[in-house]
Amino acid sequence: MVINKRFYIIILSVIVLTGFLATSLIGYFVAKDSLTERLQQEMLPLTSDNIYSEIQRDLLQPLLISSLMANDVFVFDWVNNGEKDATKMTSYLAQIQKKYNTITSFFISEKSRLYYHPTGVLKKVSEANEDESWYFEAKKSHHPYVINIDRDTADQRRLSIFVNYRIEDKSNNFIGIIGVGLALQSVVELIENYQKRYGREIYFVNRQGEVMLRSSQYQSELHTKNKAALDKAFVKILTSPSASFSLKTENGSTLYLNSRLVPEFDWYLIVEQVNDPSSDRIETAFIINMTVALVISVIVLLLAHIAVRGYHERLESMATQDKLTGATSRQVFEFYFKQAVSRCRRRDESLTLVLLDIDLFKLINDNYGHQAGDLVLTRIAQLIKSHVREEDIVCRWGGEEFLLLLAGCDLERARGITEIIRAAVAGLQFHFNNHVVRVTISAGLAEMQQSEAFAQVVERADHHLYEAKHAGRNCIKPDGESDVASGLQRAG
Ligand SMILES: Nc1nc2c(ncn2[C@@H]2O[C@H](COP(=O)(O)OP(=O)(O)OP(=O)(O)O)[C@@H](O)[C@H]2O)c(=O)[nH]1
Repeated sequence: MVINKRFYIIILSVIVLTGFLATSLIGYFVAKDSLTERLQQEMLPLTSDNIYSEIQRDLLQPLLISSLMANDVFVFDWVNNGEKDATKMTSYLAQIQKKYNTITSFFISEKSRLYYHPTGVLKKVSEANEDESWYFEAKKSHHPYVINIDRDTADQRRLSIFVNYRIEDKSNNFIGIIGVGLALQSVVELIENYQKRYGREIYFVNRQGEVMLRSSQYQSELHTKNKAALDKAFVKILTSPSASFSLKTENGSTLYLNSRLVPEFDWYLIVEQVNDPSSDRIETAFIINMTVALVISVIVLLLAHIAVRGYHERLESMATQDKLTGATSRQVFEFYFKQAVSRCRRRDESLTLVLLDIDLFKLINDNYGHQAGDLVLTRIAQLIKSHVREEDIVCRWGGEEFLLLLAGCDLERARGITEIIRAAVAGLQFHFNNHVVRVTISAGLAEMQQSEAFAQVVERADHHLYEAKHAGRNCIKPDGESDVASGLQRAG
């Protein structure tokens, strides 16, 4: 029974904990997967879309200004007149720069190859000079304009975005390149702003994979440490206009990457994020879930344990106690007897069995009903218990029979106790149907002899009980006091 109880609790614990663990783990992985998916499919591409659209918006005005300049009649007339007065062009450019608040404005004439700037004529562009290749690329281009990011000719320290707008006359003859320059700083600020707001790494790489533009918080250490993995990633980035993927960094965290080509710059915009912060929240939620699950499991198991123990104790008492009188049941008496025998043998003590029977009990049932009989049985059981020690066993042996196990008690002492019980029962009064009813008991006593079996001792006590009944009831008969013919038989 004990093993079963333990087994039941263990099985219950395993089921409850496995259940909680399984649901928490499933929840955790589903949340993590959907988060990764959201990050890769939505959040990072959205950031890069936002940045790209802001860049496009920033470029819109300079493009418009450059387009207006490329179509300005003044420019055509001035070139057609042989670029006579350079100050006219330089002050035109200065006016544009001032009016639209650009960092520079310029015109390069195809005929003279002179570079006009608000401050004057800066130089003559030449195909031989690699730094001036932008002019010849724009000249060859099929697009109306080419955007170039370069050092400013007037200020070599500054990286600028140049809108190189092609000028063509009515007959599509190439006249030159005109346009304005913007500070790249506004793009840097954009990156900084996004980086601060979302904690994501944002930078631009050129088609060779070199980092061209980055924020001040760019973690070059992370990129150097994970160079091998990132190099592999860049093969993917540089071969596709947009890509989204993740890679494991050398410290075990996950790096999510999204790339998109910014055709205006011919650069790739990269948005990166190491371990999504929401993933930390999912982990915290998982830990909380598990703690709650553990606490609930412990409470459930504790309650189950209490319930099982109560149930177990009830079953035990049902099996070991007589329901009506609360006396020990007959099934377990022999067990107690054997225990008492070995104890008495160890201590060299006597042990006496007393078989008590209520006299003419049937008449009580017959005259006053079964309930009256039950009451008599219960009262007599209580009375017997109150006259013996705690460790003595009072067993309901049969219908109206009680068997007493008096350990450490010889025949003489047992006789004395039984006599007291007999007298006490005789003194009891019951009131049934306005009648005062008295009951008596008879008893047979047998002291256990050396190497005597349980059945033999009981049989002797039973025999003496029969003698007591035969002697007229309301008396007790112990071993060695047989005053009845030895041929007496127990009637039943
Ligand atoms: N009320 C009640 N009666 C019971 C219970 N168990 C047994 N009995 C009755 O007890 C009676 C015992 O009757 P008998 O064996 O004839 O014995 P008796 O009437 O006591 O006569 P003697 O033993 O010869 O003095 C029977 O009528 C049983 O039905 C019980 O739990 N409650």
